[in-house]
Amino acid sequence: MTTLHLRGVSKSFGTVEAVKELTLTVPHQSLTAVLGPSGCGKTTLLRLIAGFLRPDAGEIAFDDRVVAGPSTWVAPQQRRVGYLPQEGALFPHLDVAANIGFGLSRAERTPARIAELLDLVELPHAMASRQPHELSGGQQQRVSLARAMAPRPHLVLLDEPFSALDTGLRETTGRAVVRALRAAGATGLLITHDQNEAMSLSDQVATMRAGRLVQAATPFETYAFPADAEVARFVGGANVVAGTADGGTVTCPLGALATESPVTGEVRAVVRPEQVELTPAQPDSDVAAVATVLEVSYYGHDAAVRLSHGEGELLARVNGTEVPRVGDRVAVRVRGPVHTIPA
Ligand SMILES: Nc1ncnc2c1ncn2[C@@H]1O[C@H](COP(=O)(O)OP(=O)(O)OP(=O)(O)O)[C@@H](O)[C@H]1O
Repeated sequence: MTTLHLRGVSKSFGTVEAVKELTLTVPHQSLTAVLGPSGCGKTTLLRLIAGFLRPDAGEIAFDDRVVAGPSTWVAPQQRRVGYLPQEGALFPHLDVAANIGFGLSRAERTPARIAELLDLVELPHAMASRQPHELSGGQQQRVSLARAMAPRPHLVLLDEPFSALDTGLRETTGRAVVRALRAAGATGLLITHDQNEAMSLSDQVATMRAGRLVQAATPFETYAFPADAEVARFVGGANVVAGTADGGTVTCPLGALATESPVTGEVRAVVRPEQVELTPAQPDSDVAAVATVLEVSYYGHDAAVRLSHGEGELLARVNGTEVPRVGDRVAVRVRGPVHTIPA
């Protein structure tokens, strides 16, 4: 049971400010996904927490125990941090049991403890005697997690652990890892550049850009109330439309849209594709917006539709049974209130 606190943490490499004045709390027994594009500082942040790097400024604490600060330094091996890397981390010449028990003392390395750890990661006990090359990629990652969890760490750092797995395996392994963390009562930090992974697995999404934390919020809040247009687009499709707000309504090329909170002046409305409703355009229709279908990507359960509208384009996500055709003229309505961000 550990709450992780980062307070004003900075780290530069020469002139590159990899992490800038980053403040974040990861509540105990929860999972925070650190999401951001390549080079935004995710790995540096993780290495600072593990103790492989010293911060230039700021403080890192596990509950009220400072592990890195201006006058404090706790060595990595004394931090009790578990680490789950990308792939290929198992010792190829050791069987599963020996891999899992690697960080344990001989007294702790009992068949009962190994069996408990296999249970934790939902692998059958019979796998204990297998060699790593006899396991699938997803099974290897579960063994790797069991090894990271073996010394009962305060905190588990997961460094893009599913990136080498294909989509289906990625999802099932991701869910299994989250269940294992919860069952062990561990606090986790998951580094990823995959927004679906971040949104579907975590309790909190910390979005980084150029070394800075842009937003830390629940997956729902990140999607529904993104801090800016870039976060909005990073966590899903978004139509960002300029307009003028007068309290509870924003007037824009898509019509007069209700806003989810009162706002006045020049703003940008974030309209999610699933909020865009398309119906066949009628000649005498009074809807504010009419658009032309440019492209349709059909997925069975739903379809993504790209439309030409006025000077720009619009994205819609429609039910798989109501798919328009390329070239159709459609009336556009926006469903539900919209989130606004500064112009
Ligand atoms: N040891 C180092 N020496 C010099 N520059 C570094 C070092 N480590 C990282 N950087 C730089 O710091 C910035 C942040 O890198 P970091 O690896 O933390 O990003 P990231 O978000 O993890 O990227 P990716 O998703 O590609 O792994 C980058 O500009 C990188 O080039």
